[in-house]
Formats: sequence, structure tokens, C-alpha cells
Amino acid sequence: MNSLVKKLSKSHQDCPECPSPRVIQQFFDNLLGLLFPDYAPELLKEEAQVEAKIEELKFQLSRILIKNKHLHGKDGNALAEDFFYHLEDVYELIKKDVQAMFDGDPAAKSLTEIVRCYPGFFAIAAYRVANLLYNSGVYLIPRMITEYAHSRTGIDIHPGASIGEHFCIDHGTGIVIGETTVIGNGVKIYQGVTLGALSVDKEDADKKRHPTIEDHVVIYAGATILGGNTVIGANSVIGGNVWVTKSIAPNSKIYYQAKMYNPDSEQTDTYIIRSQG
Ligand SMILES: CC(=O)OC[C@H](N)C(=O)O
Repeated sequence: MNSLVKKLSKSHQDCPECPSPRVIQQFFDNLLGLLFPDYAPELLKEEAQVEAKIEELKFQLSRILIKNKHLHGKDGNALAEDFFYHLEDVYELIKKDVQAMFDGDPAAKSLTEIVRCYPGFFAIAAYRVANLLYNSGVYLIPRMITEYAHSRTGIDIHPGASIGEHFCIDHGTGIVIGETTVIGNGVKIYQGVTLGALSVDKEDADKKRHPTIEDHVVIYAGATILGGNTVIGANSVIGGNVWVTKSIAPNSKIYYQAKMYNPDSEQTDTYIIRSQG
């Protein structure tokens, strides 16, 4: 017991001022409530209240970044200023995602429903906020934000992924989008989709390991698309449970056609690839 006390005491002493997950989660929840009143615990009825909330959150973020300089090596105040300077762009992007999720789901009755209920909204909003920080050279805090969304929604989007406008996730549980994934505009994906690496060698850390999904591709539930050189051409449809490790031409439809069990037949399951048109 004495040795455990000693070990724990040393690890507490050695731990830099790590931001706890709870601090980061609170910051993100408050930010989301500022951007989307449907998500806010209390409405900000006056412009002055909005301004005050922005200043409060900017102060919180700069405190976190200043206290944790070892995570980025930069000026925390300048990073926080820069983050809030670009926040309007992120806000506009998330609004387009909300519209895409509304347009993409016949079951959605209102934009409010998307913000209040859809896991895709929460996960994409977390990704967009995290990606803004990630692109300014801060790494651990964005990972904590997207992991918070992962724990809430089951949707795992790496903050380093690059995702275009009007991104739609419906249902979403079990989605994995890797660090070097590139996704174009107007892409729609369903639950259980993996955009992953073909191999997970540590030496490949600086390489593009995850696929590129071009504009207006739809990927149905459970599909797995792997590899940094794999490109899914624009306007393609990837069917449920399909496993793809090679590029697919634009306008393709690829789906897995399961055969019914027939004891008199030798037939096995087949993949079908064909062009739309
Ligand atoms: C999504 C995925 O393939 O993850 C594997 C590994 N974490 C990597 O980034 O390569």
C-alpha cells in the first residue's frame, strides 16, 4: 500500500496541468448551447447576453490553453482569439449539416428535432469544433472533444479528418472515420460505416491511411472502406455491409447481394458492381 501511495503521489506530481475530460466537456456543451439555442440550458434573449457568453467562453478556452501550453507550445490567448474569430465559419458549416440531416431523413419533422435528438448533429458539431482547434496545432483537446461525442453517440470521428459541407449522418452508432479520411460535399453515411486504414503500422503515422470519399456519395449501414489510396468516386452508392479496399469509379453502385439459402444450389453470395445511368 505504501508503495502504491508513493507511485500515485509521484504520478500526480509529474502530471502536467492536464485539462480533465469534464472541463473540456463543459466547455463544448456551453459552446454548443451558445451556437444552437435548441441545445442551450437557458436562452440568451439579449445581444449583450450573447456577447457576454462569447467573452466568457473565450476566457475559459484561453485559460485552458494557457494552463496547458505543453500541449501546443503556443500563445493560448492568441489561439483562443483565433478560434472565436473563425467560429462563425464553423457555425455556418454545422447549420448546413443540420439542413443535410433534415433533408436526408424522411423521418425528421423539423430542424429542432435534428439539434435536440440526432446523434449525428452532436458528433458532427463536435468534429467541426475540434477540427478548428486541430488545424491550429492543438491535438489532445480536440481528441477529448470528439471522444466525448463518441462516448455520447457511438460515432467516432477523428478531428484530423477533412469533411466537406452538407455532411449527413443518419442513426450513426458505430461509425468510425479515421484521421486522414477526406470527405467531399453532400456525403451521407449510415450506422456502422468504417472509413479506416488497411494496415495499422506505427511507421505509417504520417501517411494517408484512410479513404477519400468524393462528393454526393451515399454509404449504407455496415459498409467498410479501407486504405489511403482508396477513392470512392462522386455520386456513387455503397450498399450495406460492402467491404471495399480498391477505388470505385464515379457514378458506381456497389452492393452485396446475399442469396437466400437453397439446399439444391451451390450458389454463394456475390458482389455486384455496375454503373448508374
Ligand atoms: C479508423 C482506423 O482505421 O483506425 C486505425 C488506426 N487508429 C489509424 O488511424 O490508422
